[in-house]
Amino acid sequence: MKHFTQFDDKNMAAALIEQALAFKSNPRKYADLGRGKRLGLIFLNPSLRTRVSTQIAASNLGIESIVLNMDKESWALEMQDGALMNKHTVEHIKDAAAVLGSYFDMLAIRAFPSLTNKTEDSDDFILKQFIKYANIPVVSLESAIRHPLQSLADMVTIQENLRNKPRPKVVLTWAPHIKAIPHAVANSFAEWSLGCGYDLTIAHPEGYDLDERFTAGATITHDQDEALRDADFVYVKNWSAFHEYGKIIHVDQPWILTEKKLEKSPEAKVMHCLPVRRNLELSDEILDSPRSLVQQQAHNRIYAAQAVLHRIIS
Ligand SMILES: NCCC[C@H](NC(=O)CCC(=O)O)C(=O)O
Ligand SMILES: NC(=O)OP(=O)(O)O
Repeated sequence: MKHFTQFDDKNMAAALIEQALAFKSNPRKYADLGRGKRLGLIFLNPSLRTRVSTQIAASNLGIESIVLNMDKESWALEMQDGALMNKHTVEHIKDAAAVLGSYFDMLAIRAFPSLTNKTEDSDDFILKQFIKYANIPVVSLESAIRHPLQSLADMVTIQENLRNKPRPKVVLTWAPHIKAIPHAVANSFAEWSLGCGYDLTIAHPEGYDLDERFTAGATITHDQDEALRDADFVYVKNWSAFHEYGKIIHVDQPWILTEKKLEKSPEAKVMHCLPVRRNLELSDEILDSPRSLVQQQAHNRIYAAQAVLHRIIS
């Protein structure tokens, strides 16, 4: 594996899930494999889980990791090729990425979307500029359109809770929020769930259709109650509008997921990538109940990252 930026194929996903589960039971199995290798973790946006779990994953493999909070601690980057740099940007991505590429064996990058430039965001422009100029393997820590390490951890978590159902009913349900939120987690969750062969239903209010590149093959509905019926896994997530790009069409509070809505699905497990806005997206009652898999998902981020780093250095 060279880069890890998206779902590849079902066999690769199955191999990564199996490796992540193996690392979960024996995190130090390849403790010396990465000796002498260096990973750069580049953040253009905030993070708790991704930052720490990826560093732990690297440490478990003997890889040294160095974090650069580029948004706060480095020069303002110019992303456009050929730009006349006479405004606020100080350093071109061409120079910065090439320097980082010479310092590290692998780079991992978080670059959220602008939510204003649909063309650039949809093309994953910033991630691609890093890949183009760094010339070393790149891992996505959440790009404009995907969050593959999150989705891999989510697939590991589903696998651990399958209860002998080879094709569970998985529901991705939109939740209210007060800010314009990226599509990456929802896109990737759809991409990986469909890629792994799960029965995926996506429920959202009118106007919140996701990019069809990620949702083709899913059942899509505006009826949340109908979607939740007989669900095995319910993934709760807000996203801003995609077609009316980056807009909050309405903060539709009735879409909050509550215990009452899951009355008829006693077995349903609830997932969220975190951070979660309690009692806006999801009720305390659910988050603090045995239905909630959110802590298991967050913990599995370590082993998902470890499986990916292991494959890159092997
Ligand atoms: N990496 C996990 C989620 C990151 C981001 N959430 C956020 O920006 C939440 C911000 C807030 O709640 O104010 C998202 O949903 O894509
Ligand atoms: N789920 C997730 O990616 O969390 P962070 O944004 O805190 O890294």
